[in-house]
Amino acid sequence: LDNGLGRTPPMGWNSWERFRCNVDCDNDPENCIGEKLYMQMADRMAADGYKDAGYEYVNVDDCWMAKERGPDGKLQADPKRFPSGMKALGDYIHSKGLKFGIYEDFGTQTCGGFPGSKFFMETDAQTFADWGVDLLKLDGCYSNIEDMTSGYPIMEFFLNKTGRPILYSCSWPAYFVAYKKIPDYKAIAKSCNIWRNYDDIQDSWDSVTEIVNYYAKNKGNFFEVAGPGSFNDPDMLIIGNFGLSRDQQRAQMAMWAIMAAPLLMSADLRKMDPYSKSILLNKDVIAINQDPMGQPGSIILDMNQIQIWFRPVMPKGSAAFAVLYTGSYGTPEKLSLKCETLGMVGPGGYNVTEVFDGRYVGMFKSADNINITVNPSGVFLGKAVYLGN
Ligand SMILES: OC[C@@H]1[C@H](O)[C@H](O)[C@@H](O)CN1C(=S)Nc1ccc(F)cc1
Repeated sequence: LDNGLGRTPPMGWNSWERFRCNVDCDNDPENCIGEKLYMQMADRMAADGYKDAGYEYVNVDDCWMAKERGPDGKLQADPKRFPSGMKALGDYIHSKGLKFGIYEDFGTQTCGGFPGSKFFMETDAQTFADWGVDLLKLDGCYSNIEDMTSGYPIMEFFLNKTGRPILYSCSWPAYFVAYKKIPDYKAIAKSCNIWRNYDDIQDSWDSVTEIVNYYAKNKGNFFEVAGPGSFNDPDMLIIGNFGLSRDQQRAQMAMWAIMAAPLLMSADLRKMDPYSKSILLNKDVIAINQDPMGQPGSIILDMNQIQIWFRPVMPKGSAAFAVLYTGSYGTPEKLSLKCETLGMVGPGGYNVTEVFDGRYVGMFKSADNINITVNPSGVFLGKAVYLGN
């Protein structure tokens, strides 16, 4: 969507994967969906280096609303859990130099059963603008997918009409895919800044590999339509939660960098393991994700359980490449790969560095072999700076 936003994949935090629809603030006040949670996450992002690293959106997800709309038909926050109201929450988030994201659903209800936007899209768009919202995630539960083809662009029209720049996150294609239909990615990229293509991420390595394998297929060529202002969204980062090993956390960060995916953390920033935090704050991996060309990577070799992905990045002719080993045959794989197999096909040489450890590997020509060791359910993420220009 050409609205000046999302020129690189958005970065920030979203409550859903880690905090879900926990509305029990009486018995679980520290973890329930309420203003305190988002204010504390905003505090952490500003104080612990996340904002400095580029993470700027604080996104409320499902279950923030009161069960009913107000008498004026306007959406209202649950008065017990968000006593100050959403405008005050937005103001607080803005006071930390961060951006405020919110969630609604295109249908009659949100997936969590709260009021949907159907028949209220103009009102809701204006309400969000009045609250100072900077991002809207529009989900697709309880709706007819036929209505989405016109409906998602209509909401984009109403958001634009408010005059407030609001990054538009669409779940539109994920619902087409769920109903075994091929989405019109050109139309989606025209109306949305980011779009969810596939099922929700869960807190497991299986979920991460299922999503990566889906993106490897790239059915309907959704990578081809992506670029500055329009990115594929493989869902949130689960780094820092319960389900991934150290190597698996590196692997998700590497693959989201190669795929030019939004970097939306969904972990408890109040209790971050230092290793997880070091992955999320790794500036070299973030630089790959935020590359100004905004060209998503793609899989260039798929041999059983070893996937090789390649993403062109600056400086001109350079690349990031990932060797992903999804197997669990307990010992590291030692590979000797021809550099041209890794996409390094330029006549000039390349300086190769392993990104996570910042280890310089050497200078290589395309006909050279490079020795790479990759751990089970792990990744080797390389940066190849082209020397040929
Ligand atoms: O309720 C909201 C929740 C999150 O926003 C996800 O990111 C969205 O993709 C949708 N969503 C959920 S749980 N969706 C959903 C997932 C499985 C299902 F059987 C029915 C609905």
